[in-house]
Amino acid sequence: MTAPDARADEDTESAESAESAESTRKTEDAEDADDLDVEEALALVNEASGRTPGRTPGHAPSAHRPRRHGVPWTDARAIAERAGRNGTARNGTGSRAAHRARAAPVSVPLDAALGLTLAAPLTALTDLPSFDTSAMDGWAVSGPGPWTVREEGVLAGHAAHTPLTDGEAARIATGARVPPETTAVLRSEHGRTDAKGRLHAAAPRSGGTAQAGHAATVAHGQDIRPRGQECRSGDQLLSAGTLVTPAVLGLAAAAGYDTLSAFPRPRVEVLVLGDELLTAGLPHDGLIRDALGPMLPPWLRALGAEVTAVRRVRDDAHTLHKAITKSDADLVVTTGGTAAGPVDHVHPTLSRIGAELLVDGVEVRPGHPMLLARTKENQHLVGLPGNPLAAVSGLLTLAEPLLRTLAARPAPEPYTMPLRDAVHGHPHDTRLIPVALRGDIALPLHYNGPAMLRGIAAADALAVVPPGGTRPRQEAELLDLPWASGGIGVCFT
Ligand SMILES: Nc1nc2c(c(=O)[nH]1)N[C@H]1C(S)=C(S)[C@@H](COP(=O)(O)OP(=O)(O)OC[C@H]3O[C@@H](n4cnc5c(N)ncnc54)[C@H](O)[C@@H]3O)O[C@H]1N2
Ligand code: MOO
Repeated sequence: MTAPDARADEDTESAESAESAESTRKTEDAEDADDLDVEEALALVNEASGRTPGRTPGHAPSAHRPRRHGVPWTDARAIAERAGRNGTARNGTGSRAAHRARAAPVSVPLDAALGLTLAAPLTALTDLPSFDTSAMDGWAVSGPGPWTVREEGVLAGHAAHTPLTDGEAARIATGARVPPETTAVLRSEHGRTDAKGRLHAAAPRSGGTAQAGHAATVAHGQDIRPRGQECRSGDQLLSAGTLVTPAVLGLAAAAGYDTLSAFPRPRVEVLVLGDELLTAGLPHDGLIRDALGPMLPPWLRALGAEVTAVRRVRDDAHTLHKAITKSDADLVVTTGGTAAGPVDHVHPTLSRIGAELLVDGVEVRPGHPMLLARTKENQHLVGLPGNPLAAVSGLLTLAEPLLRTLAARPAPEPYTMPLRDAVHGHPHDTRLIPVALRGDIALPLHYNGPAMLRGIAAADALAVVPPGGTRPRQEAELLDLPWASGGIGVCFT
């Protein structure tokens, strides 16, 4: 990671400054070369100098292609999504048994339902409004004016009053139940009382107060919200599958609900691997701060999960085995240890427990060693690479679709935007690049090396850069970051 890390003290503003195309290309080449294995780096150099015999750019004969690992990025996402929906798992006798990965709906009090998905349609339990209601502060009137004003007024929250008689009015507050026989509500700024205490409707002045001597008519039903105006009891207000937002909570409460039938948040346990990680203070003596422990739990919550625990696990096969096998979470997320280093214990441990590897490596940069396994019935494991941006890539590639399906959340609408600058592509793999959105254009950010977080921390989305890269202004698919769409309140609680 020498090339990307060497750039770590550049000014962030340079991410937005217009560097020359040449210097950008060189830097990105350096980052990419660092990211590639030797075969791939050589292929890239050969492609650039046109020395690969018999090869058309973008159409490499398979025999000449470097050895590939893993599945294409879009396939990986589709596999993760399917894994969360339905699947098969080996049962005790080794044969495969169908099971449902998603938990059954539960009844959840309104104050705990934010961010969940409705498991049943929201059907009104009452008419809304449930009685004829005054829409304004003023007078409930019966028949044409002038009116005699009753002494007793009507406030919101009070029970029914005696019916008005023709020519009678009663002071009324917004939201109060109108007395029987009310024909209209006269707004306070549209009425005036004469010397005998009789109420007249008067045309308002420009300032809003009533204008003496300018009589006005009051239309039948004016400023009354009739019972059932918004819905009748039994009307379907929202369909199953709707995400519970603050507005949905409000509607549910108004419609008479105390609890909602919703899919529970999938329970996720995070295992942070690495003996080199510190949880406080400055890096020293080869030790570095753990960046994933603080980042993953809120991000996972934003993706619909309940994080039950974050455990730090020593680089030791036995400890990892114990941590995985004793977890009863729906999803175990590990960080680090996915590659082939001397203390990379994730693969051997999965193999030891007989886990089914659904995705073992993905053709995406950064993050290609990411993996998805079914560890037991109704439990999956997502192995995120230790490099922080590679971990984000794994989170959005594998954990997002899996959690979305487990939580029964609707899939986000895919969308594209033009990328302002050319983005250098990997020869064969998809690249995920942090971008900032500026109006109708996405600005590729620097500091996008696998070990970096500076780009993603300033980003609104990740751009999906296809193999071969993109030209300036070329459209690219964008993956939203949960907080960029203003979803913090919804997603993080
Ligand atoms: N021989 C190979 N070596 C590597 C390969 C490969 O294909 N062959 N792939 C490289 C790539 S790409 C990645 S990404 C990493 C993946 O490594 P691991 O998942 O095994 O992760 P570690 O080795 O444990 O750590 C990698 C790197 O990330 C730092 N790290 C780990 N956890 C954290 C954390 N919680 N917070 C901050 N930083 C963390 C760790 O210190 C290492 O620097 O493997 C490459 N090697
Ligand atoms: O880039 Mo690793 O991509 O550092 O997966």
